[in-house]
Amino acid sequence: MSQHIIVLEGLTKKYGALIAVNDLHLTINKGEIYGLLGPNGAGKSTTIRMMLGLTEPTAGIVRVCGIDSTVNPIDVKRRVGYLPDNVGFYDNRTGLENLLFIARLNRTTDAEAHARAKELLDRVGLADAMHKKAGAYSRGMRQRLGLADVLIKKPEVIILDEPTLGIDPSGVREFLQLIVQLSREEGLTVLLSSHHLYQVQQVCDRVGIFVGGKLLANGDIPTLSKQLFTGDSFVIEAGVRYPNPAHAETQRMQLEQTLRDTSGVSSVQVVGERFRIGCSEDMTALIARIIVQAKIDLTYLSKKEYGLDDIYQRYFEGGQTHEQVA
Ligand SMILES: Nc1ncnc2c1ncn2[C@@H]1O[C@H](COP(=O)(O)OP(=O)(O)OP(=O)(O)O)[C@@H](O)[C@H]1O
Repeated sequence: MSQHIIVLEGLTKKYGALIAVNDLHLTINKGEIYGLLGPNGAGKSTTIRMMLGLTEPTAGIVRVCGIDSTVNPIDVKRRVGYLPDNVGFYDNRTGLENLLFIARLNRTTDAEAHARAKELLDRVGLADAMHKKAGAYSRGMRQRLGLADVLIKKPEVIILDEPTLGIDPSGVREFLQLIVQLSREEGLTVLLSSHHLYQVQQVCDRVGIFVGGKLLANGDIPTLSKQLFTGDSFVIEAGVRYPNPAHAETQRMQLEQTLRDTSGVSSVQVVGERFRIGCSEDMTALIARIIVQAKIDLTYLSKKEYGLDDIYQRYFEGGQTHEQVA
């Protein structure tokens, strides 16, 4: 089977005059953790709904596990687990009872259902809470039960919509670790839709940035960072002090010129006693040496690497409105 487990070609969805998803081309590889990022209304849910066969595309192709989701939505649903942002359970039943109920819907025998449910509750860290009523579960526990629920049918792909919403930081960390572990150990493909850039950055192999129904960027974070901040992948900030105030201006100008002439430096900005130096690679050590050799005191040095928040921010500068059908 192809390594491309999700394939979208020219996928488009129009709601009247609004183009909710606009000519989307994307492939996701088997075993990959892919982050779908974008503000409210960017088209993420509509794309997920088309992948699951819940909404028919206006144009284009959507294939999941080699199956056309539009033509065979039931087959796709058998192979794909979907965890919505707020999964519903029977609150007056225990975690185990909730899972058994789902397992039976999937036409497994009682013995199989019990074994699978217990194994999964253990897997998601709910072994000790399996006899507790789901209504008494915390938000984090509910999401973990939701994950067990999604995994019960042994999917090849899981789609998680804002899975960490409302979970406390340690719960988030555990949940994300679990996702990575499951993906790596079982070759599970994960599609994670989220607004939480830091979380996406921590776990996703690649990300797609959606704005106004269009996929504006797609790749791993170092690649996106290189594309957007050409020649400026690192910014090093240096705090300086001039030992002799009478020579401060001359020393400042000389240092600025030396830095500009240094190979690998693409920009130098000076604000008061701070130098902001853009470079194509990590030049922290060399910059420290240059400043000290110029007989200028170095008061601090900090290195900033562009992260997903900078990348995301940069895409928003381009505007975010949906196109309208003419
Ligand atoms: N059934 C519908 N009828 C009309 N317009 C819709 C419908 N569903 C979605 N839209 C519109 O399509 C656009 C994309 O919505 P979508 O829900 O896919 O965005 P999203 O990125 O998932 O946002 P969120 O993060 O808020 O879930 C929005 O402008 C939305 O109002």
